[in-house]
Amino acid sequence: MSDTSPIIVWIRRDLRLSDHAALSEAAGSGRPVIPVFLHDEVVDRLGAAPKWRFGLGVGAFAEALAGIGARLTLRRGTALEGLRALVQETGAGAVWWQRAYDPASQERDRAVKAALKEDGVDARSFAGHLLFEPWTVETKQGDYYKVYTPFWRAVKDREVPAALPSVSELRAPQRWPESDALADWAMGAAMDRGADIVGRYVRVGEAAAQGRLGAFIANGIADYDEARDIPAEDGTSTLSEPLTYGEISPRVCWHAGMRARQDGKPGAEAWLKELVWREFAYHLLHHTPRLETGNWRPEWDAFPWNEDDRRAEVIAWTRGRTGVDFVDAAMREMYVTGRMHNRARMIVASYLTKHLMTHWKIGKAWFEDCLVDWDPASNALGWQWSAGSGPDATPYFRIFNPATQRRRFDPDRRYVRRWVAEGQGQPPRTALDYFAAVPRAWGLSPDDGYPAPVVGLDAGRKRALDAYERRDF
Ligand SMILES: Cc1cc2nc3c(=O)[nH]c(=O)nc-3n(C[C@H](O)[C@H](O)[C@H](O)COP(=O)(O)OP(=O)(O)OC[C@H]3O[C@@H](n4cnc5c(N)ncnc54)[C@H](O)[C@@H]3O)c2cc1C
Repeated sequence: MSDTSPIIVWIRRDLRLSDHAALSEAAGSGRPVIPVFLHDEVVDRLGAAPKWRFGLGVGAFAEALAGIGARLTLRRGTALEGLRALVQETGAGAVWWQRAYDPASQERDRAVKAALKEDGVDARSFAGHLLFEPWTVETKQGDYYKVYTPFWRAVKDREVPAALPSVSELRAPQRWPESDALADWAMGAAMDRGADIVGRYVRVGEAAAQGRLGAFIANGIADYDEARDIPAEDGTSTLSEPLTYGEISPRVCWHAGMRARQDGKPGAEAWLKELVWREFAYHLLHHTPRLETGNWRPEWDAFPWNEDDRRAEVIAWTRGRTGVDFVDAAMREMYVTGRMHNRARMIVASYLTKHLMTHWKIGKAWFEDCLVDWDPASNALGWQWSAGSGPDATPYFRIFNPATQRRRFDPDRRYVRRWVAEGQGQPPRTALDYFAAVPRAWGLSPDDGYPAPVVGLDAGRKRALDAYERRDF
């Protein structure tokens, strides 16, 4: 006799109805489907902005499910306890989910799968957060890739299956399980005054993500090659935010990029390559979980990084008060919007790890707290790449000069003026938003004078190079 028990679909970073393998397969089974989101040990550890933004995404996804007559059940507690309780309450015979690839999620998922199987539950994981499962891309020697370009060559012509259609119906269980109220979780509690401000800049949910992709393919991708380096331009897709919560799948993005390439849009190949940087980051994190926690090149453990995050220079960096206008504009952009332009991320990361000789882990942790597009793999790789301690990294002696970078990539100061209020008679709202978003305890006002540089650009560069030359590895 075929199994008619409900299937629990455990929703995580896959807040979408389209191209969702676990939901599609559950819908097609004809069995009742109970979508569940758990505020579990992994969600609990998220930084302030990503946790808040995740909460908005969960709310939007619950509405999307309601739109097809289903419900999202919310529970708080450890994943295994939460799922076991739901299996008991609903008589579910299966718990399905889409895979995650960061070490904390993988550890949780392995334990959950083993325990549920032991209980006799059909515990199953599906692909969907990546284009290529990290273990399926191998060098000729059977090793993982440590350098991006050969990784790109290995995957660029692979067949990527078409995206799955949107799920339009789920069979309801006889009785829906009790659910927590999302508001009671207060996922934005650590955002302080920032939530109201950042809330103006985020775009939440699957429909918004698809709209964003459509607009980028129609109007942005053709010029992507040139425009993507200019932080004042709207020259990139900004899809990192919905991608990290799975409001859109990488497969949908990939096929849209491929079609644009076939249509002869010049920037399409460069954009596809960026999607593959995301894959590469997960490939590395999967094979070398230390990417998140320690120097990927262990010899860097001997480098005299400064590890004190209470130093005045580091506090100035986090608060956008270093006196280096490009760096400060970028740090404020992140505080206000929850995002930072990629060129700016590279500059502030270089400045912190080189001019301020501060350990990349401190910068990584600040980003983890502030970015609404925080992604465990891309953030870790971005920091180690910038610091020189990572795979395929920029060499430590290549030190971005933020002043030269500003002249090159923000020649008319549009970006700096957008974010740095001091010294402007009538600062734009964006620049003033910063002062409305930061904690009052920081005591900042747009009427303050703009600070002198915390370290001279030449002096900081020399200090970093001297330390690098004195290293004994
Ligand atoms: C120090 C540092 C920290 C970073 N932290 C994050 C992070 O937490 N989350 C995050 O998503 N990206 C991170 N990045 C990578 C990159 O800056 C962002 O992915 C990019 O700015 C997102 O903007 P977009 O969506 O408009 O990208 P687009 O230029 O439109 O690119 C399309 C997609 O490709 C992927 N992508 C682009 N560049 C990279 C890259 N360098 N590495 C990995 N994937 C990439 C993203 O998924 C992006 O959405 C970091 C980079 C650095 C240098």
